[in-house]
Amino acid sequence: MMTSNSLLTIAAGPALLDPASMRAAENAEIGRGTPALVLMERAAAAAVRAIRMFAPGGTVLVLCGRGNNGGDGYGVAAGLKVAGYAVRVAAAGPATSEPAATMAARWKGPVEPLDGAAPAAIIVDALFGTGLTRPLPEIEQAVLDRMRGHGLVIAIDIASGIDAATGGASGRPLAADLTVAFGAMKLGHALGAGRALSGRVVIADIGVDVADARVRLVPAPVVRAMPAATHKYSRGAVMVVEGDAGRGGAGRLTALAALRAGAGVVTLVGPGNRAPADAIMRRSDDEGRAMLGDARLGAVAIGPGLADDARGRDWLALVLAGDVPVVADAGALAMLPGFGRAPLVLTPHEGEFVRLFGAIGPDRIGAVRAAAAGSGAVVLLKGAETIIADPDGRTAINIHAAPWLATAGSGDVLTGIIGALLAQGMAPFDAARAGVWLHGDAGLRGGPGLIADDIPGLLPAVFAGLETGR
Ligand SMILES: NC(=O)C1=CN([C@@H]2O[C@H](COP(=O)(O)OP(=O)(O)OC[C@H]3O[C@@H](n4cnc5c(N)ncnc54)[C@H](OP(=O)(O)O)[C@@H]3O)[C@@H](O)[C@H]2O)[C@@H](O)CC1
Ligand SMILES: [K+]
Repeated sequence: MMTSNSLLTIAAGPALLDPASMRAAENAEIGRGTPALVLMERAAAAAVRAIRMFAPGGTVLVLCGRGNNGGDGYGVAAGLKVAGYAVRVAAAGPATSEPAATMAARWKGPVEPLDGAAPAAIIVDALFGTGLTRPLPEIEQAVLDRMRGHGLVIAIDIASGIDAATGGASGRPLAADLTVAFGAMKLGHALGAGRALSGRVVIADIGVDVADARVRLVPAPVVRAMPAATHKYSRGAVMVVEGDAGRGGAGRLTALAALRAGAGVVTLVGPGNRAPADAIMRRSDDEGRAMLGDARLGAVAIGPGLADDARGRDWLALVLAGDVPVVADAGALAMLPGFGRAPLVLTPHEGEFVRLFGAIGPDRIGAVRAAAAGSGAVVLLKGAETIIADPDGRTAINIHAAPWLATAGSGDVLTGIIGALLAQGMAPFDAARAGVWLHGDAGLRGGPGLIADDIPGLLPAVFAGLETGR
């Protein structure tokens, strides 16, 4: 493999916690001597700062639950009042935890019952946070329904009714315009219904250490300034094993995407007769096999258009037994013989994943992690939220994407992008994460009407939009 000459670098990304890990992190901080009340005060102060930036001034109704989320709510009410807002509080009942009761006692204004509370210009939803354990009760649901469409909605930690572990909605949560998440984003902000219902998410640092988080959001990659002495092989050489004649379109898309994603040299190997660009070389299967021994080869992309026949199986066995990194998709996934030595990225959609690894079940993240640990490959499960897991347990979720990426050939393009990044020496987990982010960004730029053939052409604009680092 070539040493890293990658155009991009990618950070670990923001932590995504489930409620249990969040509670553990919070308890660790309490164990280090920070009282729970202090954490709640920090949370409330951070929410007040965020609200003042987002909605400077106006009438406010704070809906407080009985747990700690409600405790944050009382703190927000008091803080906004000091800042000059006209604040009302409506509560589900007396606070049940000590810090929440202390916060409630600091609110000197009246407390209205939830039923009957009239909306305000700014509605602060502090009914339930990460402690939601069952469906929304009727009275809470009714007040949320009454608020809908009447004001700017600020969710405290997470919109009430969203399961912070899964993003699933119980009942009808009130969609937030802004969510102030404490300590870290929760999985529920990124997954399922929770993603849209969270609106814009601001992460408030309340002094809880989440550095150990194993699940993270895919961040935007950063472009490295390329050394002036760059030559084409140092920018990465990708071999795309094409499908049979007549099914070559998919491989051509993969090759074009690899070239646009920054590979210096792209070779299409197979029986086809047309390269998608003059810059792409074309070689026979025999010539391709000889190339596998060339130390300059950085990655192999295999699968798009590949038929389940002797040629396909031979190619797959050959590249998996080598030590050049491989990205395998589509046809390659249907006939994977097992896992060889080559560093490997697998990019299944749901159907391919199920055929390879078995049923997914409700814990999608767990399923992808188990697949990666069991196979030794980086596994990237494509979907509205793409989940990427490394065999070592690191897991990432990409939500930087657009629905119009669900179009024929889009996966072939992703394969090419990841191939290019692998060829530049990026580690498989990083290549997969950066690749899916770039692909998603191209989709967002393309908008409705996007077809897969457009995506490679959008990549220069995607790169131009990235921050430049060292
Ligand atoms: N993490 C951090 O560092 C910090 C977190 N902070 C804040 O704490 C929040 C978590 O607080 P929390 O654990 O008290 O839970 P919360 O969401 O208020 O629920 C209240 C209680 O209601 C109950 N209950 C559940 N579902 C129900 C239902 N459908 N209908 C009726 N009842 C239901 C359930 O009790 P149960 O009856 O199940 O025993 C639950 O305990 C978090 O989101 C953040 O805002 C910050 O203050 C400080 C730093
Ligand atoms: K809430």
